[in-house]
Amino acid sequence: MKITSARVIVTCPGRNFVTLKIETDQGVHGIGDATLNGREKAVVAYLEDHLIPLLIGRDAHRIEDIWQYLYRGAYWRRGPVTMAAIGAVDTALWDIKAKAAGMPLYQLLGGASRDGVLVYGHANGADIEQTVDEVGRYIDMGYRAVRAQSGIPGVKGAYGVGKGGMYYEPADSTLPEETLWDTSRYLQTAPKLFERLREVHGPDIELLHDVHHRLSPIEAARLGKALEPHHLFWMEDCTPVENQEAFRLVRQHTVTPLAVGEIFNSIHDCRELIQNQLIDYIRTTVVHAGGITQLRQIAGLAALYQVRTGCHGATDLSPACMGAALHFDLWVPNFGIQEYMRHTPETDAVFPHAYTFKDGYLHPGDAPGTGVDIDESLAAKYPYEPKQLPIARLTDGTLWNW
Ligand SMILES: O=C(O)[C@@H](O)[C@@H](O)[C@H](O)[C@H](O)CO
Ligand SMILES: [Mg+2]
Repeated sequence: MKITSARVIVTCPGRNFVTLKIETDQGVHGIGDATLNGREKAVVAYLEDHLIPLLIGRDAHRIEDIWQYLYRGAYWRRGPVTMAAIGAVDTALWDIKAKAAGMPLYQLLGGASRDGVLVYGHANGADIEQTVDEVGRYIDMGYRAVRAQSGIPGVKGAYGVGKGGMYYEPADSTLPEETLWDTSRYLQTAPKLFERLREVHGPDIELLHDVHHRLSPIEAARLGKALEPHHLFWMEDCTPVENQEAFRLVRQHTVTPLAVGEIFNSIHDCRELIQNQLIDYIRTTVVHAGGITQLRQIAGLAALYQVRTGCHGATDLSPACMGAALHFDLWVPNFGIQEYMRHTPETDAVFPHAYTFKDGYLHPGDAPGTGVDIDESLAAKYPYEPKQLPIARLTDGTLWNW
């Protein structure tokens, strides 16, 4: 089955998405997400200028060989732009292979290991009480796991707090919005939030929290200890991950489970944390980690150390990524949880999909392939809009980790 064409579709139904569509001489096509939030055009150029010319005429069935060809062939390995581009090609090829086989992708991967994919939603509020109410709203919608982020007194634009409504979109201005960060106030607020959440919602709901890379290792250890009585499902990205030894320090002090890896793009980024058992959940996802082909290897490595998967699923990853991730999640033996921030109705319309939510679980559906497509004429109605992620500064103006 020969690849006859491949093209990149950029659309902004509320936020930017980059999608690769690959077509074959047998009339079967596949799509893959290539979105890198705030740096979308870099991946577009990588695909259009450097990868697509290499794909035309190749056998679409040779997924592994094409992956190696694009990865090794670049000479310049890894990095978010390269791996998002490879991830899009890989996802589109798995979509094609599964469609050609007449099977949902999870069947090709080895079949379902569970009945549904446990997901967590995002609840946030301007203060603790509003966040507590929001978590209640998610519980009412059927969620069994909820991430909770609350505004912090005196902190403008605290991470994870939306500007109203269900859809939290941090990349919403042409130039990066300047937000404030105050570690001391955050460390006072976060444990109180979870204490209150347990008081109001009881012990059964799974609660998660994202620190978003903002604490030093010893501060992260302190927060992990303070959160222990409230038994979180996980504490995410508690300190920047460039220095992976830092997680040893955190680990020595707390039994709060740790999740890391949404910004990783290769198995090599994950290796030390997994092999040294410094984390409990690995967050790499389909688009940013080079597609299903590499994600399978990461999960295999993680399984040896009882590390479970917890794929990134923020709204900057398109439904094409979510669909592929759900097939992976339904199959992967060491599944933990899947992040699920709902897309807006406009985005859902651009990407018709077979996945469905019920009682706290998503199911990828049984349509052949990933079950996600792109409506190109609708996509064309939403042209690209330059948007960047915010930055954070400390109260004295020092640039911090957003
Ligand atoms: O866990 C998460 O979902 C976040 O860390 C993301 O929302 C992250 O901020 C965005 O993906 C950045 O584009
Ligand atoms: Mg995160």
